[in-house]
Amino acid sequence: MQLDNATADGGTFSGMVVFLCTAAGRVLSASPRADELFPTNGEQTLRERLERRLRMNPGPSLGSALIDGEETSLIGLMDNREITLGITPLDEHQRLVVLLESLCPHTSLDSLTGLPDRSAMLERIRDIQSDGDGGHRLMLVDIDRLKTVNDYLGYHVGDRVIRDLAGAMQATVPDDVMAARWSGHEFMLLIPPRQAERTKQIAESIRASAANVRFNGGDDAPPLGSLTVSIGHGALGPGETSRTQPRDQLSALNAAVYEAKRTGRDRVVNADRLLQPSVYTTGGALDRAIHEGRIVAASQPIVDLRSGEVVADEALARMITPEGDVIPAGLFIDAASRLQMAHRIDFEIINQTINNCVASIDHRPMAHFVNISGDFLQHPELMERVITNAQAACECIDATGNPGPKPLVLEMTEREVLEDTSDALSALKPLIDFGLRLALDDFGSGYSSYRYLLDMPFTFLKIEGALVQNMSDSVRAQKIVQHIQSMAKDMGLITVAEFIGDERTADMLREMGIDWGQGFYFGRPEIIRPLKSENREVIHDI
Ligand SMILES: Nc1nc2c(ncn2[C@@H]2O[C@H](COP(=O)(O)OP(=O)(O)OP(=O)(O)O)[C@@H](O)[C@H]2O)c(=O)[nH]1
Repeated sequence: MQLDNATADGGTFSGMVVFLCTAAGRVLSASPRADELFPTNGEQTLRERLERRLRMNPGPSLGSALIDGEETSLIGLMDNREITLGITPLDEHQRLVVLLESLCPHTSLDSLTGLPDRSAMLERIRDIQSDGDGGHRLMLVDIDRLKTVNDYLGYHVGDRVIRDLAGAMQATVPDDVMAARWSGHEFMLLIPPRQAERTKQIAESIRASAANVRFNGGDDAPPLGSLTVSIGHGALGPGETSRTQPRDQLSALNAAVYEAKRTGRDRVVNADRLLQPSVYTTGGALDRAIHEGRIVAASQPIVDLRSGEVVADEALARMITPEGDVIPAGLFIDAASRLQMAHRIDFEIINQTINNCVASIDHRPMAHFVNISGDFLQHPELMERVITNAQAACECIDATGNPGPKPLVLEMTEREVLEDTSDALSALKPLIDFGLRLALDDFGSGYSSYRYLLDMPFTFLKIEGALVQNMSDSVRAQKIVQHIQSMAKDMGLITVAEFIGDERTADMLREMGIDWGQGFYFGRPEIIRPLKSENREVIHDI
């Protein structure tokens, strides 16, 4: 079917831009004015861009209609005005799109790929949610290791890879699936209900088409590799979509992509099947808990193995849920470090420990161990605030006649991968100069521990808990602990054995000469909030 101005405008709207398209947005025919503005042989990209725009179900500013083939005339909407077009019947797969010239440039397309951009996708998602249409699915496609391509081959190669993937994806997904550039290295696809059952197949076809996107160092250079993508998909529920994201859906999709990356990349994960709370869910809960003061320190006693006296404690982070349940650090610390929130937890706990320290000035001086993460070392501004707070606390403590080493001990686990110990040392220098001491935690759990010992001025060495737990059954574990003790003694370090669960282990450690001990045998962590200096309220037993 050909359109001309006479049929398209019914005599009233001459020069109107009218397209006859397939339901998926491919232009079958155009009115003369439309051809003039979007020539097929002239500026091809403009025409392509228009077709992509048409592929997105048009919003209120772009009129369109699907007709069933019975009518000979069509009532359509053009910029919210009703118009009548004298058109011969269209079959059910055809769509007539009318647009005002002035609307043409207002397309919301990504300039690199020509795909709809994030705001176009969000608008579409919001429309679906506000219409209450169920059954759609979202798919997040994340390019793997794009940073490596950029870093080693250049951003222009990265750009080409993104563009090629966008093209390959469009060629492979069904016409009624809307694909958008979601962020620099991510695409979002909206799968309509009639394709929902094929979601996995669509994802696999995208994965396969990514493998055909090859990259090389120059136009004529041989290919150096091919692309892989990690894909997460999940149901688009009725939830709330803000200006920037469909909240719940997005965190579930991100969790699925994260899982795909974690388990090796180049794979597809169904967000609806993820059982574990994702790092993002945990991260969100953590963020609220920090804001609402629900991250608290639980204190576990550390005992001098010779005298049996409590000489120190370790402050362990706990999250209190809004319902009052206590969540141990093991359940959120991994999410915190993956989302680079660990420094915020460290800061909370350090401050609470400083306050507890002030609250207990009537007691004997004690060492208070607090954990710091590699993330914390990246935040010199927090260290300055720690020093200011600690200074105030120390003035208070020193005034009571308890001078000597500062009570706060910063514990660093050897599992924290420190890229560069000299960087770590210079980051910590202000705190060390101030008089805080360092402890190396979990000694014996990794390979880098000796390097840390070589480079950093530790005062305490905490022995890996798993070694201590195995001591009663394993002569080898005993030998290793004995060896650590004799080395630490030669180096003038104070040893602390963690995870002591029974008297027999405590006796063995004492005989070996280990200085201090910590574990359930001596006391469990308790959440303590200082009220007055002589009065500590135990809120929860853990
Ligand atoms: N060339 C190019 N790179 C982009 C664009 N937008 C984002 N990027 C890059 O995409 C990369 C994303 O990096 P990361 O999030 O670290 O992830 P990755 O290297 O893809 O690795 P994984 O996601 O872990 O597989 C960064 O290097 C960004 O600079 C773009 O428009 N062009």
